[in-house]
Amino acid sequence: MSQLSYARYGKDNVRLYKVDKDPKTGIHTVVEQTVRILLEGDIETSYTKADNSVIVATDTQKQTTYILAKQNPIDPPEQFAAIIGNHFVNTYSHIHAAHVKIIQHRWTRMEIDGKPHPHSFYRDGDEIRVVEAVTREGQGSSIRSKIEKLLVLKSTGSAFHGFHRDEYTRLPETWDRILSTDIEAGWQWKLFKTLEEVKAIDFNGAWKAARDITLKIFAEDDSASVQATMYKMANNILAVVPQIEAVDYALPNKHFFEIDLSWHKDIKNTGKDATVLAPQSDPNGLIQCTVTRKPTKSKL
Ligand SMILES: O=c1[nH]c(=O)c2[nH]c(=O)[nH]c2[nH]1
Repeated sequence: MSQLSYARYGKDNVRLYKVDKDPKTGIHTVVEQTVRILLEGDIETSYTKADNSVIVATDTQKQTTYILAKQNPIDPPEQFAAIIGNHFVNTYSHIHAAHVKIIQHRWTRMEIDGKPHPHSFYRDGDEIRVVEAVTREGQGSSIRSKIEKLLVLKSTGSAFHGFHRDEYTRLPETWDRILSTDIEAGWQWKLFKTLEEVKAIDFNGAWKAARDITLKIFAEDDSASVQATMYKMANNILAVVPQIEAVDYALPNKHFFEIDLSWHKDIKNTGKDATVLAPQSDPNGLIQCTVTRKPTKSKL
């Protein structure tokens, strides 16, 4: 005999666009998102007994997303994810949890003749802002925010030496190398018991702070390793946003290989003379960490 051990279902890839038009200034602000909703609850019989009466149709979930987007701000995405999650948990007594993922795509305002344009935007890269929210009946919303696909490179200011060596080691030490990575940075918020608690948070300010810190430390740190640099980034974010409980990074180390061109007229292109290099697609290093606050010591 078998049993249903876990189930959730919902609508994925709901594409959403919202424009806010300021009637006074004529300035438009646009947001584009891709939304995923997955519901959990007393839905076993829909799988085991073909009982569709417990199914809030995935089409209903899509229509609800549009209606909630009309009735509420969809930016910041953290708040909109909690609004969606609360709606499903509060509206249907047999739905006990809602997992909502929102990907926010970039639409950056154009500057024309040095002035911000009121209604024209461009996609300035593949970078996305991601939110993963889980709202549970009677508990509140657990929210994780992320930056993904932010591709960066520095042409110096990175070293890697002093690492463990043994008979398997071939990598030479270096005091000056290229550092390039596709930034994936996440931060877990404290548990929000109510939607009001969610609405009190400056999520956009935190996203900007996390992004600014990540880029500033990437650029300015005299990097000893990806590990040491990412730890500094995480520490800094925890220091400036008190409602964040944990920061995590996953950074691929995208390698650039030197090319020895000495076979051709003794061209010097290695070590400090290396200016033409070969970017590698794979394999790549992958360095991950999660940084949390130390528990405060009791004064007793
Ligand atoms: O910053 C680095 N961390 C490593 O763990 C590692 N391993 C490696 O081969 N190169 C690097 N670089």
